[in-house]
Amino acid sequence: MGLYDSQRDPDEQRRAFTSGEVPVSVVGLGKMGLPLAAVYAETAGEVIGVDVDQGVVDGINEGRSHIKGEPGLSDLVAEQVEAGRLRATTSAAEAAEAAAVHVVIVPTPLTDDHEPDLGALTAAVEGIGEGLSKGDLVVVECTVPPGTCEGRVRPLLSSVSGLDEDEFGVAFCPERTSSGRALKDIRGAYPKVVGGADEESGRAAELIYGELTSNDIVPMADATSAEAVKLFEGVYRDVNIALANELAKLDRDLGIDVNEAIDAANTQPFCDIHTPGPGVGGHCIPFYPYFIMKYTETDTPLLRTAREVNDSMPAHTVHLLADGLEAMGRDVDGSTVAVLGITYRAGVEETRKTPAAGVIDGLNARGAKVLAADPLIDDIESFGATPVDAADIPDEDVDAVVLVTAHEEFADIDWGRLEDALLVDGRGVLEEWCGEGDYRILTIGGGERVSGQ
Ligand SMILES: NC(=O)C1=CN([C@@H]2O[C@H](COP(=O)(O)OP(=O)(O)OC[C@H]3O[C@@H](n4cnc5c(N)ncnc54)[C@H](O)[C@@H]3O)[C@@H](O)[C@H]2O)C=CC1
Ligand SMILES: CC(=O)N[C@@H]1[C@@H](OP(=O)(O)OP(=O)(O)OC[C@H]2O[C@@H](n3ccc(=O)[nH]c3=O)[C@H](O)[C@@H]2O)O[C@H](C(=O)O)[C@@H](O)[C@@H]1O
Repeated sequence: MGLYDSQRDPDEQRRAFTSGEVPVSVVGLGKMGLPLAAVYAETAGEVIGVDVDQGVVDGINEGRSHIKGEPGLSDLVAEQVEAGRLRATTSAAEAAEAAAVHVVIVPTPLTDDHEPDLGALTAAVEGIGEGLSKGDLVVVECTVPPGTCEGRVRPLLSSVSGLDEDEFGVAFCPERTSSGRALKDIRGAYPKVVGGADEESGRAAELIYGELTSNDIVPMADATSAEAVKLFEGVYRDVNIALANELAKLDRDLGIDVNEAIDAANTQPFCDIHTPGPGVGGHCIPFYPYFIMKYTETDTPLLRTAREVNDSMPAHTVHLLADGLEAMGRDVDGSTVAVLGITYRAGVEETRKTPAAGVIDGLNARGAKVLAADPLIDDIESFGATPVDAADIPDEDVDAVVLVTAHEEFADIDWGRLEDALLVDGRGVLEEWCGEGDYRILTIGGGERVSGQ
């Protein structure tokens, strides 16, 4: 039964949706898509997941989750597959034919020249169009440039399906989820923003998410407004991290520990300066500013500058390390440096735009021998470093260690055996991890202060 139908009784629609009479397809079964599909299955009763990766599909059909570090997800996937409420296929057409609600959450990355790459979205939407029926609703959850749903998705669905644009619904309902807490977020950690390409699309989407989330719905005037909300959240974060990073670079000019000053500044509610670090990675925050910059005529110098500041942090981190070694009478050229962390964020198996890449490149360029450890990544060589188990680093006679990503496993390193090494702490955790001892710890923003002594 299609929900895009203002003549139907909403209560009857809700009953149908939550009793398996409105099959849902979820296209894209990755870090966000699989948790989303599992919660849809838990709520709606019949979900067909679609992914281009046969291994992903096979694993799910065997009741297994391929996503690491998501509390509760493995059990929920196993439970929903066992109950026959969730299955997966590589056939977009099969899923589109069966479903009345089609959810898209495929990657929307950037090309090398910072153009939004909507290739996966276009392929997914074409697949849905092949099986779209009158009364169906298409929900886009992956982040897209403003105007995509109304200007690209809806016309494409119409041309592929042969339906008029007012015979089916399109809504943008952004995924406001963080890896590591996906189920909690999807089920209602935050209000759910919903924007319909037309009024009936918005109504139908609100009805669905009213069942999925325990939190409020935030209805927007249209899909483009909802697309903008998601991007505004992301660029707010990128700009504020850039502010923290720019202030961190003033530590020696000011002769202070900038992190201490940021913490103090944030003790009043009008200030929320984020945390300085070795860079901003992932396929979200560093990408979203370009979804605005490339799609608006008006110049956006703040967004552009924030990207430049954040992208300068890997080099700044290497500069700190080289200076620190020099102060110890050592030269980074010919030194052995261990890089801790390849992924962009702790606990998340994602390396797109990771700051670690820039740190490793910078160290190699300065003639260092670079080792690297990451509990989630196997192919460390491709980043230009020699893989090493974190536990073995004290045996490697390293001159320096630089922490880029604070995977909790690194806390178990025998830090007591690294008192002769320079420790560059990109994430402000080493004083706690090292405890008492005679360490040389430099932090980003910490100035000349060499803590741990
Ligand atoms: N990862 C995050 O923290 C968040 C991501 N998002 C949005 O969600 C999107 C997806 O993110 P993730 O799930 O992290 O990506 P991911 O890379 O973990 O998973 C994407 C999945 O989509 C599949 N796929 C690619 N092209 C496809 C196609 N044409 N048809 C079907 N499946 C296809 C891939 O095989 C993969 O399994 C992002 O691009 C972003 O816009 C939104 C909020 C949070
Ligand atoms: C506004 C917001 O908080 N967005 C979240 C963000 O999650 P994401 O997984 O990208 O992680 P993140 O915490 O933003 O970190 C991104 C990058 O920025 C770095 N980072 C983060 C915060 C900070 O104060 N300093 C800093 O250097 C992180 O180390 C990482 O390399 O982006 C997600 C997304 O939109 O994909 C979104 O759903 C999440 O809620």
